[in-house]
Amino acid sequence: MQKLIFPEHFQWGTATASYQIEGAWNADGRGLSIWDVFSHTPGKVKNGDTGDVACDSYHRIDEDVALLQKLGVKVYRFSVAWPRIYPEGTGTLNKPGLDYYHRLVDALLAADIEPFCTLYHWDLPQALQEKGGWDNRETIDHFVHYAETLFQQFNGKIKNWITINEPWCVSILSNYLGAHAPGNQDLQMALDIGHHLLLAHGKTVQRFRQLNMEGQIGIAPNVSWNEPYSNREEDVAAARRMRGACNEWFLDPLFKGSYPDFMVAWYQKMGASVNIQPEDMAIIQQPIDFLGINYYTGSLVTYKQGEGDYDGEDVEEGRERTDIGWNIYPEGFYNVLTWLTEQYGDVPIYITENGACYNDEVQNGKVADTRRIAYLQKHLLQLHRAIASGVNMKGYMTWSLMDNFEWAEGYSKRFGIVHVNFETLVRTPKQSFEWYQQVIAHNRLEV
Ligand SMILES: OC[C@H]1NNC[C@@H](O)[C@@H]1O
Ligand SMILES: [Ca+2]
Repeated sequence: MQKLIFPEHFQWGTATASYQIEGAWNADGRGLSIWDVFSHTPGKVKNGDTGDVACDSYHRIDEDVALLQKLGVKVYRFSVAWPRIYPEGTGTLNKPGLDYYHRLVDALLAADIEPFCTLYHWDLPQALQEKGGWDNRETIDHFVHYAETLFQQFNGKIKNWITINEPWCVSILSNYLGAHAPGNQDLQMALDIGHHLLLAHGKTVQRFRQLNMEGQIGIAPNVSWNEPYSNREEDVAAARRMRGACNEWFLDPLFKGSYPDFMVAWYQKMGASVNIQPEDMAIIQQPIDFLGINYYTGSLVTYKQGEGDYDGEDVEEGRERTDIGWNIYPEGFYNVLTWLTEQYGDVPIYITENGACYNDEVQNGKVADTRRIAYLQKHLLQLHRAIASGVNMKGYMTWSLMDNFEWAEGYSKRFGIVHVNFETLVRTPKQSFEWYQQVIAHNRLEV
């Protein structure tokens, strides 16, 4: 057995999101979000599941924080539900909603756990959606106002802030592919929305600096690693487009102040272009303190005319897949992290999400999720390789603390290291919880 030691002060953690765990969808003044509307719309979510109850974490702060304490994490990433703070998105502040997050943050600090707060993890107030949502530039200023409220409320208590979770999902997946709320299928709208999300991010970072806030702020894009099946230039170009839609499309504006030309040209061929106003790119390119990276899977890609949106097709290599069907591609984790550092420089990185879907059930009070342990072990090995090769890695938060509402898949897909019985809401730490607890306790990986 080889022991791979992680750097001193490496921050181990885990992650969740408001709509996926809180429930209490209409408690204490919470306003409707686009995910309440989407999940209540027949046919949108598997088995008609909704986030009405979810894991009921809204009423179980002490139980969940006790699990985090038992796990031994240094950081806990959660998100704030905008409609709990401003039920209409702006206007009247909902104090009971704010108080819930004060209780949560105070419990984390009492347990010596660093809160990592995501300002936007997809639950846009429905009232703003009715005025165009993220397609309406006014939503940008409402977001900055919402963020500023939280900055003022939690300055000194929350010192780690993430503006937007996975802008690719919020724009392309939700407004071009239509799989997530609000479910539009309009490429031009999706590109405009992506641009407005980046502007909301940039303006929020500016506000954070102006308020002289304590702590650090970043953004958490999801990245993908797609490599060419061969060095034929059409395979190389197809793989680059598949990566580019997810990675460069957002990372180039954030770090280089411009959209990648090869993708702008591709979208122009698809009939869409980004509407950029003169000041926009300078706002988006605000320096950030860290980059959050969400990594799950990758693929080999071969050129195939007319296939998908990028004339690229994943090559079936016979790799194992998780229970949500995603390819297990651990070396892609190393490759994307070293690629990021080459492309964008030495920005401090947190892995804000990485984990696997396996739908193991409780048997004799235990959940033997050995496949999840194997996934985590393989990916942490690659993370250790990336650190050894000089990537500026600050911490790792596994997705997720507990099984939760997996968006359009509802409760059918389990990512947790803690099992949740969605009838009784009983939480059962899985074998992966115990395994991860040891990794954290010794700050090392045994392979
Ligand atoms: O699909 C697994 C996770 N991916 N990133 C965003 C999270 O909200 C998802 O549950
Ligand atoms: Ca538009």
